This record gives sequence, C-alpha cells and structure tokens, in this order.
Amino acid sequence: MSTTKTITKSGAEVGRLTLAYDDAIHQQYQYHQYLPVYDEETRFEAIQPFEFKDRGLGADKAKSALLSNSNSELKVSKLTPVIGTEIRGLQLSQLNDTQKNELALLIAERGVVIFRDQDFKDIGPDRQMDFARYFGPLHVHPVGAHVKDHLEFHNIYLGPDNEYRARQRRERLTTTGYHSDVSYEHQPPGITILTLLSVPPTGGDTAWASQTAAYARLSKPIKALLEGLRAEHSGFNQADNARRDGKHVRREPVKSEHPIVRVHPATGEKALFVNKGFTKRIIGLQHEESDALLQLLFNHIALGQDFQVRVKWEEGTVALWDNRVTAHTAISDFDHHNPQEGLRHGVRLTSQADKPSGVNGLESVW
Ligand SMILES: O=C(O)CCC(=O)C(=O)O
Ligand SMILES: [Fe+2]
Repeated sequence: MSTTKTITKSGAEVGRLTLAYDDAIHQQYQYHQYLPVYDEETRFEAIQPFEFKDRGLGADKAKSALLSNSNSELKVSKLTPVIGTEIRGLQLSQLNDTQKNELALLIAERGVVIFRDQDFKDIGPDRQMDFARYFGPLHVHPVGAHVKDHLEFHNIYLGPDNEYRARQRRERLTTTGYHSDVSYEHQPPGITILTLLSVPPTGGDTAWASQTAAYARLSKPIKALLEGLRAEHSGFNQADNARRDGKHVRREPVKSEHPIVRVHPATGEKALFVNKGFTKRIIGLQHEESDALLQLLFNHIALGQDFQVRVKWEEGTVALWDNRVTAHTAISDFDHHNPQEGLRHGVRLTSQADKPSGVNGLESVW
C-alpha cells in the first residue's frame, strides 16, 4: 500500500511522489513527526560567505573532558586502526562546550565517531539543531526532503519515494556511491550528524573511507602533482535529477573549484578532497588526463577496505563524521520497496565549515 503525493508549484502539478507507507501506517509510526516533507515553494538565495573557526582547533588532544576517567560507564573502542571510533556510555545531549570542542577534534582525527544508545532523537528538533549549530552554520539541502517546519533536517528515507535509489538499483551494478556531503558548496560541510530512527533488521549499513589515509598511500610524485591542482565539484546533476523526479529545487545549483589535497584546519593533516558523487573534472588538465586521474582516485577510495569502516546501525545510534577527511556511502542492500524488509528512516544535520585550503596557500575558487 502506498500514498501518492502530488507536488505542486504555484498551483500547477510538477510531479508525483509515492510514499513508502500509507497514511494510516505513517500515523502509527513512532517517529512520524520526523517523516519526510517536501516543501513546494520555499526558495533560498545563494549561501553567503561566513567566518569559520573550527571547534577542534586548540582542543585538548588527550580529550580529558570528553573521555574522562571518572565516567565509569564510558566504553571507547576503535572500530578499525585507521578510521572510526565507537562510544558507549556518553550522551551527546549532555556534552558541555569543552567536551564538544574535543569531540570536533576526535571526529577530525578518526573520521567518524559512532555514538550508541543515544537519547538524541528524544530531545526534539530544536535542541538537536542547537547542538549541531555549535560546529558551524546549518546547511539546508537544496533538493532533499526535510522534517516539517525544520528545513535544516535532511531526511534519509530509503523508501520507494526516494526515486533516485530505485533508479540506481535498476540502472547500476551497485548502489555504492562514495561522496562527501554537498562538496560543491563554496564552504562545504565539516561535521554531519546522522541519526537513524528506524533500522531494518538486517542491511542498510553505512561505510566511510578515510581520505587522509587514501592520500597518505599515494606515491610522492602523484602527491606532488595533486597538491598543485584544483577540481570542480558541481551540484548541477543533483538538481537536474531532483527536477526529473518532480522534487522542488530550493536554491540555484552551484559549482566550486576546490584544492584536490585539502588541509584540515584543526589537525593540519592532508586529505584527498575528491569524490565520485560531485567531483567532475580537474582544472587545467586535458579531458582524458582528468578522467583517468579521477577514475584512479575514485577506484582507490572505493577499493581500500583497509582504510574503510562499515557500521551497523542500532536503535539509538548517532554517527558524526567530518566530510573534509572522509567519504561515505549508504549501503542500499535491502529491498526498500518491500515493507517486510523494514523501514529505514533517519535525519541528518549538516554543519558548514571553512573555505577549503590546500597546500602552499592553494585556495578554493568559484
Ligand atoms: O543513509 C546513509 O547511510 C547515508 C546517507 C548519506 O549519504 C548522508 O546522510 O549523508
Ligand atoms: Fe551523504
């Protein structure tokens, strides 16, 4: 059973979306206040430049406030040597500013930090937004579904209404698609916070790759070449695809040319800043050179299981990652058209960060 929703713009029908479950089931769903809403009219102007100071800058490297010895409940484990830390026994909702600063540094160092058994979803949208806004101005997704009255929540809803997933499954060999969130923005995101409210019994994991490790593995001559180059990241395809699916595009799409090797403002570490989702070409190279080099890097990122982590969601899991040093992919391995396989639903808050800086003063341009 499903509900078809008509998308209208200025009174005219511009598309239709089929929701995964009918209204009766929506009403019964525990988190129905977070279900996806597609605004039909809201228009946003271009994002203006803003000052950004990374919260991890100058934070205690030992994380003595966040990972305090006096918390007997605390369990911290590295999920792999290279990327990913899991924390139990600590509520994000209770952190003070010193702890949040240390958390920002920990996320930058470990790429992704997984908090288990959180009450985050229960503190309500406004307090979640206050928490996320501490790390940087909140991003409003140009095309995604959101939470009613809260455009800053990007809705993750792998149901039949999410047409692009269905298309991927029909038209591609795999749904794996490593990306860094909206990297086309002039000041792309730092920390993303993803909370899954409903998790299928099996499947629907998420994987992250360390772009810091991916960079470090390259040979010296390739590193030297890449450090002098910028690549174009574009939001145009995403906007075109959304229009094709009858979704509303809230803001004119943008492009940016970002350094391929990005230096993290808090750790000083270098990371590859290209991703298959949004990076289109390397500036200054011939087409074939750019295509070959990008393909090499995309394959490198996707194939490096020894610098990736795959995380299984549990009820109450919240993942926080730094888009400047990682790429990630949803793993859409369950049949989201089939309600028997479960509902996967979550909400994402995304904080914007610095204008990317490269090596030897190379900066982003647009
Ligand atoms: O659904 C997921 O596992 C990840 C989706 C995603 O790419 C995101 O939230 O940024
Ligand atoms: Fe993402």
